[in-house]
Amino acid sequence: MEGSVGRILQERLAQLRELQQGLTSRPYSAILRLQLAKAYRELGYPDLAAGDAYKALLLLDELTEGAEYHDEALSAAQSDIDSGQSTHLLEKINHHLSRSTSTEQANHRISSGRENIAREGNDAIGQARIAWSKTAHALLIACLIDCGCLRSALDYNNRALKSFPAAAIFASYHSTLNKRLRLHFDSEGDSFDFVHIDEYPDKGLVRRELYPWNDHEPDRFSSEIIEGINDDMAVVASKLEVKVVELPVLSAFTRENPSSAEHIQYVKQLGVFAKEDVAPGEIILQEKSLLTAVSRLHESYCDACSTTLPSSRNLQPGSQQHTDTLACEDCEEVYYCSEECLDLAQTHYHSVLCGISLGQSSTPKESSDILYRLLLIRALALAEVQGMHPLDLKELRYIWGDYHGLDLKEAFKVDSQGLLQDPFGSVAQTLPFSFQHNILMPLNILEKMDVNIFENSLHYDTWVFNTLYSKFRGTASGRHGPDGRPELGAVHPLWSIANHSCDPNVTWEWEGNMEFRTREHLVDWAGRNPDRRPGLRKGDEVLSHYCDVRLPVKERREWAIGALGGECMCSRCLWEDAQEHNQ
Ligand SMILES: C[S@@+](CC[C@H](N)C(=O)[O-])C[C@H]1O[C@@H](n2cnc3c(N)ncnc32)[C@H](O)[C@@H]1O
Repeated sequence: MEGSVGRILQERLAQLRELQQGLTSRPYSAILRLQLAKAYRELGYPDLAAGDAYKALLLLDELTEGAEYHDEALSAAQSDIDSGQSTHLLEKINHHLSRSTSTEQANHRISSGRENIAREGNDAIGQARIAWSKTAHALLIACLIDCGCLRSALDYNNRALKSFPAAAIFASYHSTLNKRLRLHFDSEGDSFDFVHIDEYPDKGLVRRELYPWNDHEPDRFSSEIIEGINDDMAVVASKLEVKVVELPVLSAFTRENPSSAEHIQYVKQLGVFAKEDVAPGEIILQEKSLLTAVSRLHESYCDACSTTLPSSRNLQPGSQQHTDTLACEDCEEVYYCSEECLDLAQTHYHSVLCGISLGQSSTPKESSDILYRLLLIRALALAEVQGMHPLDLKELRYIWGDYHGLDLKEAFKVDSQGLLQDPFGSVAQTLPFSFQHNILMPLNILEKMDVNIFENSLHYDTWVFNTLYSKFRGTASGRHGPDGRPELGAVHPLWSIANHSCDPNVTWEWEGNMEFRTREHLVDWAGRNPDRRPGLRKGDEVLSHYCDVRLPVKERREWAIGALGGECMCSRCLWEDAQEHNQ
């Protein structure tokens, strides 16, 4: 069975790659998008499938007279119909939908018979549009349910019920959604009947994965790549270098599986090391990044480096005041701390974002998601202005997205019929996902940036957005505003290579630049080797801190668990934990 699962996986991946390659020559084909959605869903990626089902719907909207890509969408639809394949392909997709939906829905075929699409004239396009739209809605709704985006699923299902009142599948989805929502609110002790629709759950977790087709990820352990990282490191930290290091796999550590040496597994990662001795109190790294996000009024922080701006009241656009604060002359909405930041912004990202509203305001519950989303927008703008693929940006290229390290040949599961046992093919899900943040908003902003989202699918696909989010979630630093909400975020790629210890040898400070300084005094705890002194010796690893190291062990571990991927096992945590449990 295992061998045949491996074969099924390989076959499905090969088919997916073929369809992805077809995007270059058929970017406006709605049928191709639906085939892609089916292929992703059969591989356990309902999130990626939702992205293509949504693009199919956008393409069908383009068939409307006067739409921006009307001619292209019309000619793609006509050539799909002329190929004589579209009826058969649509049937296959509908068959997949019927087979993969729950038993309760399985009886409700999306259509009762062959959707015979006439092969000539406007009537053919009109008929195809209806049939394809029905399937695109059904796929999108099924995938949104799979991903826990119930509010968005309900929204699309209500639209589908109006447009296709005779299609039983939407009535079936309606009842599934009602049941799921009722169960959700019952488990929270709320009554579903009194909850406002805005409160409906609309996000879930998806696979956090180095996608098998992602060929932008460099081999971070090759000497060539490490040399390249060290060339960049030399510019911001002349006494430091990056090397390969073995770190314990923390997700495997639990109290039931305690930390005795034979239970610990190690993985290769990168870390930062001293190239020479460094005295205590010395600044050893100063890194500036343009990959920053501000979710507060723009006059508070420099849009480029995120440093706090002096009060900019009465600031004249373009004018340079005694404070050196400058505003963008065109949109008059973003401010910079210096001429250097203004120039960097204009040449690296702002020209495509100038005047575009990024939707910074948020409810307290959403504020960290909004910061990640703003980082995504900044990455897309940096890529667009520099004509690069977002995953090749220097700010992101070498960052490891903390992907699951599972071997898909073993983790991916299907039953004897080739059907997935759960929507994710039984592969673990740890990446937060929502229709809004991972599909709708990025595409919407790209359109405002005048990017053709159909022709540039290979740069701006849902899997690319997911990979970017994976990279941010492991490395972005955030800062809270006066009301306690996160309001600043940034990725400093070299600083973020330093690993964590609750007995760190450096402190860090982020005000525009990110800085590492060697500690003048080490943290006070009784179990440390008494010979250890502040400062760094040549060859020492630079140990940063991902939590407040003044806290007791339990609180420290809780704080750092997200950034570390598991409970901290540094020597201080192990020693203090043992002390507490021996008392
Ligand atoms: C910001 S990255 C640090 C750089 C990373 N080592 C690399 O190779 O790019 C954070 C990740 O490093 C690993 N890490 C950092 N400190 C660690 C520690 N003390 N023990 C185990 N893993 C650690 C965890 O996998 C964590 O998710």
